[in-house]
Order: sequence, then structure tokens, then C-alpha cells
Amino acid sequence: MAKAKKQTPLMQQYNTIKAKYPGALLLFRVGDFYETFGEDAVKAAGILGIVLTKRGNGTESETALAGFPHHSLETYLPKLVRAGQRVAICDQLEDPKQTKTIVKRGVTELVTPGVSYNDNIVQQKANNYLASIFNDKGQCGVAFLDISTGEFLVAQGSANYVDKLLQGFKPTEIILPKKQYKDFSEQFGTQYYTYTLDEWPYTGDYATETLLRHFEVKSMKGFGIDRMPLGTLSAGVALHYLNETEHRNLQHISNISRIEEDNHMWLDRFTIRNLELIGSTNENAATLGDILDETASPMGARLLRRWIVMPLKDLKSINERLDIVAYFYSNREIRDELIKEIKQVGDLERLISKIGLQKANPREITQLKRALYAVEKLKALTNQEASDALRVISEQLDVCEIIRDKMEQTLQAEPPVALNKGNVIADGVNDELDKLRKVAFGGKDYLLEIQRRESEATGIPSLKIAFNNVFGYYLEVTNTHKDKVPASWLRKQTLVNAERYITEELKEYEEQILGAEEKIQAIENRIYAELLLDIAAYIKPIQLNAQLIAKLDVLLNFALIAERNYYVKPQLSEGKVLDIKGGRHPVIEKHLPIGEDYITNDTLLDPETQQIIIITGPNMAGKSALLRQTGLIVLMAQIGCFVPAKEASIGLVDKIFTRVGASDNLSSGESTFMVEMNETASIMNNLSDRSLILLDEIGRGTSTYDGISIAWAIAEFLHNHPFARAKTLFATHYHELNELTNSMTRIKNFNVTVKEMNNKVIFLRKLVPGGSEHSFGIHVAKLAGMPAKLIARANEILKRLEQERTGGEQIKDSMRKIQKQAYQLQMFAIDDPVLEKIRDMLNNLDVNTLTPVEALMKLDEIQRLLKN
Ligand SMILES: Nc1ncnc2c1ncn2[C@@H]1O[C@H](COP(=O)(O)OP(=O)(O)OP(=O)(O)O)[C@@H](O)[C@H]1O
Repeated sequence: MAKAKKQTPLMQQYNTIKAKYPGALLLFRVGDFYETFGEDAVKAAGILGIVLTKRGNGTESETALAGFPHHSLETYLPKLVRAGQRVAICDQLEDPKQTKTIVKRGVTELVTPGVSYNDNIVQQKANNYLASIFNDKGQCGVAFLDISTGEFLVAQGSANYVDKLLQGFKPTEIILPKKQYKDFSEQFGTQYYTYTLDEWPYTGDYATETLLRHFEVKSMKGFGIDRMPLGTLSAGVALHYLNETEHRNLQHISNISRIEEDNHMWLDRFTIRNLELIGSTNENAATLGDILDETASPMGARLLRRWIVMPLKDLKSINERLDIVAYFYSNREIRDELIKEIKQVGDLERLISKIGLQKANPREITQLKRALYAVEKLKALTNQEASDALRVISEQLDVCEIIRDKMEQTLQAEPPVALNKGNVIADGVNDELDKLRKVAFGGKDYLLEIQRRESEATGIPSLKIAFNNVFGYYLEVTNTHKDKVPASWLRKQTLVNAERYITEELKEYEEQILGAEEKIQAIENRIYAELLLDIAAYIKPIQLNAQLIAKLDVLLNFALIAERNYYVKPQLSEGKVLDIKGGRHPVIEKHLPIGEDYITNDTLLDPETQQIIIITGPNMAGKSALLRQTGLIVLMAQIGCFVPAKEASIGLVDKIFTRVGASDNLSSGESTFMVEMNETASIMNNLSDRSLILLDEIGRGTSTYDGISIAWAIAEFLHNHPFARAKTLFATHYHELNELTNSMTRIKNFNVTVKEMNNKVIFLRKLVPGGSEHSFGIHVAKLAGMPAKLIARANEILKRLEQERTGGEQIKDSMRKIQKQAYQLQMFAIDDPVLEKIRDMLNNLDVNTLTPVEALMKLDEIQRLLKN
């Protein structure tokens, strides 16, 4: 009790608020500062590098304290959030001047990694999704919500499917019920930032209620998500969470749509990772996303990322995209003009979201206005006779003239960023504002005017206006002219040779000027708020504009990239043959050493005659590159992009599976081989008639025999599958697999060629029919800088193995022999008579009785032996 008594009212208020937001770091506004206390202060000081001090030194209520000026919030907030903090911003809810007791305070926003729209926190070119997940007996509902763009998506399916969506959407925060956390982390790993909620919002009724209230509808049927009850539940909880984090102005979340599993090509999470589509385990590696991104707007960049992980499988939609790209490809002038205008648009999607959130500043409104002018130009430019698809876009673009003109008229041409800096609203919008401005800012002129007028009226030439703190503005008259002073003036002060008067007009002016600045601020605020409300009525059409422009941007970008990188338009069909001529790897070709050309390759896969290709070839020959480029070319075609090839005709692919390279998953405690088998099992269980399967060295993570057996059985399984002849590229070091063609007609052997010249291997990188015999692995080891002795020994072992390679038992025998030798593989394992002699000499020495001179002589002897 004694302690409680000592608490100041401020700290009491702080503690009450702090208790409401467990787990959050509380920024507590006191005057012009945001303060943090106790543990929060220690954390904040550590993350922000600000000074940690103490409050109430020596008293019982002593606490750590760290703060920063309120205007630095923009700088410090992102740092805290990026460091993984949930930050509650507590503001003063009333004007301190208007209250005699303690100022009312409350949290106005809780910023978390997944619920952020601050430009300094979210990435420009990536969405910032909050994911909400709910699992019910193996079925998962998931919702993705980006508060910074207003996008809201729902999906439902197996845990595997949701895993794949998480890989593609890369949410910055995932919320889920507390009870499900353990299962979640086992299923999806621990790499995500998660936040767990109590169970109670997770009831169908509550979640649906929340959605209905938000969208102001009677039923969710119109959004087409009613068939996804778990997805809907997750979506409802996502909105609930926004409410919990004090985000209530959400008009810009104007739509919710489902992610239709059936509309998109299936890329499992391994494929997204293995093909390095938008991210790579290697920080510095370029991804397909990097190579394909020359977009002109952040919206385009974000849409591109989404397209890359969600390729289409519907011929009509793909061709629609390809046709527009082709049009831009051959109409460069229009393309350049469109790109120029799109650059003017900026991030329209996030701008309009800020209107919804009521957080848009005056500069941003000016940018919004500028964007709408650009929309007008884009509308005209896309109205092209020659392209129906472009005309459809043109028709949908909405210039929103009325609101654009309103912004133009209401705001100054170049307003400041902050509303409270003043001079935001244009002149001529509001009479009172104009008058007050004249008073407040034209003060000097106004006073001179009074002085001139009164001097003339009274005939006092030396009349002077001045100000003092006691009675404000006054007129000063020297004693010579005292008798000319009108009766209406009120004498206030008599000096030795002058007198000071005030007048009714001066008093009025003074009152005006004193209140003017505050009044100006109030009027500007009011007009600005009205303008924001007016703009909010246009959220939907402006969002549609943003989507159309993003799409245009990506398609223009595809045309631009196609021209720059010499891509061609792929021919897509309902057929099942994949025929690529002169294909290249889009990423590797960009990163070859200067002067080196990428060697192109043809790939033909035909379920009738050449369903599976076994590719052998030495290490480093380019097998993996070939596999990946095939997958990437198909994927690029199906997102509507031209492809790196001379020609490509592609029968629609519905799933791409890859098992490329060893993906060590040590951090999650799984063995490499287990991961490999997991990935392969998922392929075998999910393949279809239109699948493309890329297998790279399956089975290499275990013993040779196990490996060959598994690889063999996989090839057989794929070949003999009852209904799905999945097209497969199978790279392997097991030359034994070349035997498969003897019994299976649709399996063909190819190899990536090399040439051996003067004991050196030259990589030709051409894919040709037939198997290959050598791996040249030792050669690669040599290139990698292994010690020469080690290489010599490896060659020796290899030679012996090859000589004795007539059957399994023999191999084992020779391995046994080799192993025996290996124990002796010490310094003198090489049978060189000189070395043997030296060994014997050394062995016969008795070091204990050797004098230094004798030792030197022995050394000399050894040296001479070696020299001879
Ligand atoms: N067609 C090509 N033209 C030019 N360079 C290529 C080509 N293919 C591959 N390369 C280069 O060769 C390197 C090795 O290729 P890749 O990894 O595909 O070999 P690999 O046969 O799969 O080897 P390993 O069996 O050791 O995994 C690539 O990183 C790339 O730089």
C-alpha cells in the first residue's frame, strides 16, 4: 500500500495503460516526448541507442527511463518494429491547455511487424502481409491481409497447400490460436514471426459477424468465400486483430477474395525455393524475381512477385497477357510513354490506403492528385484501336475528375508534409481563413495601414504604432500634437514628451491576431478532414486504377525485359508436349563471366515417346542448370512473360515439382536425406498428367546401392504410372540408370557433353542423346584446389575400381582392399623407393641419444637423397 501511495498520477495512468497491452513496448507521450519506462526503457535504449536515465532517483518508485522527441517517431518506430517489437503508441487525447487535471491518454495504434503501413517499415517492392491461420483436423484456413495496400485474401486446404502459400506470400507476421502453436511450429517451422491469440475469437459466428460488420453486408456470399468456412474464420480473426491493435479506419479494405487453388499452377514450397523464384537461401544470389523486375511502380513490383509464385494454367488468360506483351514489344513508342506516366503514378495503392486509415499527409494528397492526372494520360494512351485487351483497361481506368479537381482547388500547390505547419489549404477556399491569414501574416502591413489612415485623418504627421506587454498595441503622439487626438481614443500612458493611446480598432485587431494562428489551424484541420472524407468516397475506383496500372506495369515490364534479354513469345497449347529450342537459364546467363556465352540447349519432352529423360554427365557440366532452366521457361510462359529461348512450344503444365540440389535443413534438425525423401514423396503422391518433374540426383544422400535402387524405382514408378505420364527430367550420377531404357520405352538417355584434352576437361554444356560414362568428379575436386596428393590417391582408387568393375561383389571386395590401404594412407603411403628409404632411416633413429650435430647431418643426408 505504501508503494501505491507514492505513485504519481502520471505513473498510475501509465501502469493502467501498460497493463492493457501485454507484450507490447509502450511509447508514452509526455509533452513533446515519447517516454518509455522500466524494462521497456532498457529495451528501447538498447535498440535505438538513446540515453537511459532514471526517474525518481533513490525513491521507492525509481524506474529506468528513456525517451525521444515526438517528431522523431518516424525515425525510431521502424527501428523498434524491425527489431521484432510490438509497439503501442500512447498519445495525449486532449489539449493539455484545456484541462486542469492530468491529460487524458490512450493507445492510438499498436504497430506490429504484420500490421504496419509506415513507409519506413514496409518494403516498397513487397507486400506486408499479416497471415491468420486456423487448423481444424488437418484442414487449414488462412487469410492474408496487407493493411498498407488493403489486399485481403482467403484460402483453405491441406497443411501442405497452406505451407506453399506461406512460402509464396512471405507474411511478416502470423497469428493463430494459442493452443495450436505447437502443431503449427512442427508443421511450418519456427522461422516466422508469430503471435498467438486466445481461443474465443475463433468461433464461426463471431468471425462472420466481424466480417459482415466490416463490409456492411448481410451475407458473405457475394465475395465467394462461403465455401471456405475455415478461411472465413481466419479472415474474421484477422480483422478482429486489427481492431485489437487499434486500427479502426479500414475503409480501404474494401474487398476480400479467395485464392483459388485450381486456377493456378501448383508450385510446391520446394519448387519456390529450389528454382529461386523470389528468394534464395543464398543471400547474394539473384532470383528470377530480380531478373524479371524492371517495373516502373512499387505496385507493379508487388504484383510481379505474386504472379511469379502463382502462374496461370488457363490458356485464355495466359494468352491474353502474352498478347498485350507482344503488342508492347512491337510498339515501343506507346510502351515508353506508358512507362513514363506510370512512373508519375507512384504507389497509388498505398496512398489510397492511407486515405482509408486517415493517415495521409498533405504531400501525399498532392501525389494522389498527380497520380490521377497520370491516370488520365494512361487512359488515353491505352485506348488503342489495335488491342482489345488494352481498350478494356482504358475503359476501366477512372480519372475521378471531380475529386481530383477538388484536391487541386483545396490544397496549396506545394503544401508542407505536416498539416500543423500551416499553409496547407489554398487561398480562396474559405473567406474566414483568408481574412485570418491576412491578419496573422499580413500584420505589419495592416498596422502601417492604420497608422497611415489615422495620421491622415488627425493630421498628426509623427503618429507611431507600437506594442508593449502591458496594454498591447498603442498609438503614440508627441506632446506637440496632443490637442489633435480625437475624443474616441483612450489614453493609457503619459511619458515626458509623449502620450500613448489605444483605439477600438487596435483592440479588435489585437484580439484577432492573438487567436488567429489557432483559428487558422482549426479551420485548416477542418477543411483537410473534410477533403479526406471526400476522397475516401473514391477509394474503390482508385483501388481499381491501382490494380489496372500494376497489371499494365508488369506487362510493359515483360515487353521491356523481352527486348533487353532477347526473349521470345512462347506458343502455349492444350497439348502435352514440351518443346524448347535453344533454351537458356534466365538468371545464370546474366551472371556469366565477361566473354563467356551461355550455351543454349534443346529440350523435348513428349508423354508418348520421350516422357522421361535421364541426364548423365560430369559434375559441373550443367545438368542442374538445364533442369532449372526448363522449369523456369515453363513458369515464365505461364505468367505471361516471353522466354529465354529461340522457340518454345509448351503444352500447359499444371504442376512443377522439383527436387534440385541438396537442401540442408540442419537448423530444423532433419537430415538431408530425410528432407530429400520427404520432398520426393510429395512429388510421387501428387503428380498429374500435366506435371513437369525435375529430379536432380535423387538418392545421392544415402549409400550407393540404396541410392541407385531408390532412383531406379522412382523412374519406373513415373514411367509406369497408371494415368499420369508426367514429363520428367532426371539428372543423375548413377550411370547404372542408363540401363532403364532397355525395358522402358519412354525413357531416353541424354548427357551433357565435355571434352577431354591434355588431361584437362572442357565443359561443352551441350545436351546430346546417349548416356555418359565418366563423372570427372576428381577433376572438379582438383579445380576446387584439393591437395595434389589427395587427388593422386583418388585417381588411383578410381582406376582400380574401374578395372574391377564387373559386379557388385567385386566392387565391395575392391572397396575392402582400398579401405585397408586407407588406414595406411599416411605420409609415406605412396610407394616411392626413395621415400621408403627415408621412412626406414627415420624409423631407425633413436631421438633420445641423437646429438644436435648428428641430427643436422641426418637432415643433410635426407635432403641429398631427395635431390638425387
Ligand atoms: N549452358 C550453360 N552455359 C554456360 N554456363 C553454364 C551452362 N550450364 C551451366 N553453366 C555453368 O556451370 C555451372 C555448373 O552447372 P551445374 O550446377 O548445372 O552443373 P551440374 O552438372 O549440375 O553439376 P553437379 O553434378 O556437380 O551438380 C553453373 O553454375 C553455370 O555457371
